[in-house]
Amino acid sequence: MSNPRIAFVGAGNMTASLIGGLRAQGVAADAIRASNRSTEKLERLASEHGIATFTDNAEAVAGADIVVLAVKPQVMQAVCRELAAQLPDQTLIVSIAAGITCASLQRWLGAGTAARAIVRCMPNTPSLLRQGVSGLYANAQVNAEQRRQAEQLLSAVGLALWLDAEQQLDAVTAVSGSGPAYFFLLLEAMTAAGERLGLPRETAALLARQTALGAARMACESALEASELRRRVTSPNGTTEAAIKTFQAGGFEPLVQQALSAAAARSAELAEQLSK
Ligand SMILES: NC(=O)C1=CN([C@@H]2O[C@H](COP(=O)(O)OP(=O)(O)OC[C@H]3O[C@@H](n4cnc5c(N)ncnc54)[C@H](O)[C@@H]3O)[C@@H](O)[C@H]2O)C=CC1
Ligand SMILES: O=C(O)[C@@H]1CCC=N1
Repeated sequence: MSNPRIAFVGAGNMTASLIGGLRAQGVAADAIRASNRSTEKLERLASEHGIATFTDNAEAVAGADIVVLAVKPQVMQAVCRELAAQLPDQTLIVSIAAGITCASLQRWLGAGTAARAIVRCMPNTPSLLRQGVSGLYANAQVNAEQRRQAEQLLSAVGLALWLDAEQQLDAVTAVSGSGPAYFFLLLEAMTAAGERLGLPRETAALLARQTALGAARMACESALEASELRRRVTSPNGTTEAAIKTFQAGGFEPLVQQALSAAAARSAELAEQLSK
């Protein structure tokens, strides 16, 4: 099956990013469907991408080869139980929800049926620009063709990296799932600092944004480690050193470690709380 029919359940930020990326990649509009509880987001998706949309999840998933579960973790159980009887055994289930395990999905979707083929993944919002990155984990029921399809789905919007252990998704969530927000926070802080140092707000924002873009491209395109790229900006006793020393005196690296540990712990905690 070279052109699988894909249904998205939940049409929020991530679905919009993924569908935008798939369409930009040339995936046909009639291969994509989406459902959502409310109509506003569906209308936007239908007008931007020409896809069929539904307020009834069961209607959206009818005939789909791949069902992407993209609702918030807290409503996943209800959505799965609602769809359990509608999904044939061979449907590939792709869940993008933070902290919902394959075992929970299987239990909610599978009552009385054969074990489901489930790919759990953690993408991120730059998928909208096809600059996303995702970690993917496949359970034992996922066959080679389905693995290829899941990889094709996620690699249409960025890099797709397979994981050996489901638990690693907590770390992926902490690094790259939530990661765009950390860079936006840094941009906000640098813009505010530039403004306080006397720049017009728009100028400060532009300087910060373009610097982030340039630095990210250097990090991606250079063969050098980030530490070496940093060293090359940092003249002995110069301006960068003054800033870096200030970051480090404030505990920057341990703070980053603490922040990412909190994200990973929250992902594991969601898995525990929502598995009931
Ligand atoms: N936002 C992000 O950066 C990332 C989010 N995720 C995961 O993606 C999932 C979706 O997140 P977002 O798109 O940010 O959330 P969102 O809140 O923007 O979208 C969820 C959508 O689901 C709809 N919905 C709620 N109940 C429903 C139901 N019973 N049936 C159908 N639709 C229903 C809501 O109306 C909403 O439009 C979450 O599980 C989150 O953990 C994963 C990676 C990154
Ligand atoms: O904040 C969250 O829970 C979701 C998962 C990764 C990014 N956003």
